[in-house]
Amino acid sequence: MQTLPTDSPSGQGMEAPKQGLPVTIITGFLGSGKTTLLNHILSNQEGVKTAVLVNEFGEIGIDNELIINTDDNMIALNNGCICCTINDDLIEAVYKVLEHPDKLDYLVVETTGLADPLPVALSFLGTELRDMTRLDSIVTMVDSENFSLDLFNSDAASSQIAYGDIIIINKTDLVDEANVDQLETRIRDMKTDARILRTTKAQVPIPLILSVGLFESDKYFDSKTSDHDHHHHDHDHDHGGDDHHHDHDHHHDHDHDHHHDHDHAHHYHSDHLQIDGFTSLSFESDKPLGLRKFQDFLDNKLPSNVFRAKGILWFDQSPHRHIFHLSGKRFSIEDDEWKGEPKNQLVLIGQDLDHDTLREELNQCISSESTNTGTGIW
Ligand SMILES: Nc1nc2c(ncn2[C@@H]2O[C@H](COP(=O)(O)OP(=O)(O)OP(=O)(O)O)[C@@H](O)[C@H]2O)c(=O)[nH]1
Repeated sequence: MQTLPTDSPSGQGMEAPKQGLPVTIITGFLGSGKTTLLNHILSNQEGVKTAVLVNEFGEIGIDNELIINTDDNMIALNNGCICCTINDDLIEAVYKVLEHPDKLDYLVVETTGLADPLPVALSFLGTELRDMTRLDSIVTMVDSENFSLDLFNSDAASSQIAYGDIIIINKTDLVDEANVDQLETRIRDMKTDARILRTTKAQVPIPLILSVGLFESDKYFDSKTSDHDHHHHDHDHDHGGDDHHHDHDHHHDHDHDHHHDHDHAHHYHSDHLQIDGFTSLSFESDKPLGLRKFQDFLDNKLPSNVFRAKGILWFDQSPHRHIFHLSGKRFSIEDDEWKGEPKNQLVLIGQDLDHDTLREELNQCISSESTNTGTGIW
């Protein structure tokens, strides 16, 4: 097995090697930059064979198209939230990674923007996976332009901060430095001991985020009830120092507790999407969209409760494949090249969406020069 960088600021290189496949969980709210970070990692992890597990909320896996090619080391877990409905799939997918014929050195798990990272972490710690993996850290991406817990009223968003070992304040190019300072203070209030970093386009030095040994499983099992209920866990050590390595085998003494805790977490969170009112709409069409019609949809019809959208779009007046992103009020459309047959794939995510109206409006965006209408899957 190839070794990972040992010169990280954590001082991990000074310590005895830990066992099991190292795992980093990337979390963060919708559109905060998780896939951007993943691509940055995959492009810069030289000599380290990294497997990625990607979980998406919605029937169409747009991320499959957006993540850079990694020699088929990617497993997508679509249509559900990793933290509630597809925990068994997660475990199965990790087995696939562990049994991969090319020995893989590192596993990065990208959760949906609506996932609470704790149940995901507990899938590694509270199941048989604990003997074969080592949870290295939970990395939380924060969108500095859109971050607001009040706005989303989302348990998942606050959990993501509460359980982040490393919190990356991303998209700093879109806001004033004073606002970033304010945001950092707010995050620091919520989570006193995280390593907080600032980035644009998730450009962070890899040794600061991978193989850092910042996750401490014993914290979760020692004070699990209060942590979980209050979305808060106190670490009492200094992450800046060299002594934050904990024995990750501690939890072997508490098998019974783990299973209990895992179940508890699972049930507690199983309905969080409903509580937060988030739903997703998936739209596909093998006919092009009218560019003007789609522009009109974005400018005049798209309701503000659609918080996130992403898709691969085909316009009648363009030979290009277009990558579309919307986060909050901001959208972007980038040109790319078609690799296969052109088609449209779009996912909209938001709170309390009027699916029927949105479906109708998207269908009306299909170019009138096309004879057939598109198919909406809802
Ligand atoms: N201006 C700016 N845009 C960014 C930055 N980081 C990411 N983006 C853009 O923000 C959009 C969302 O980024 P993603 O990486 O797809 O976000 P995500 O967290 O994976 O999104 P979901 O998983 O769908 O919730 C894309 O259009 C990115 O190009 C940044 O630092 N600055």
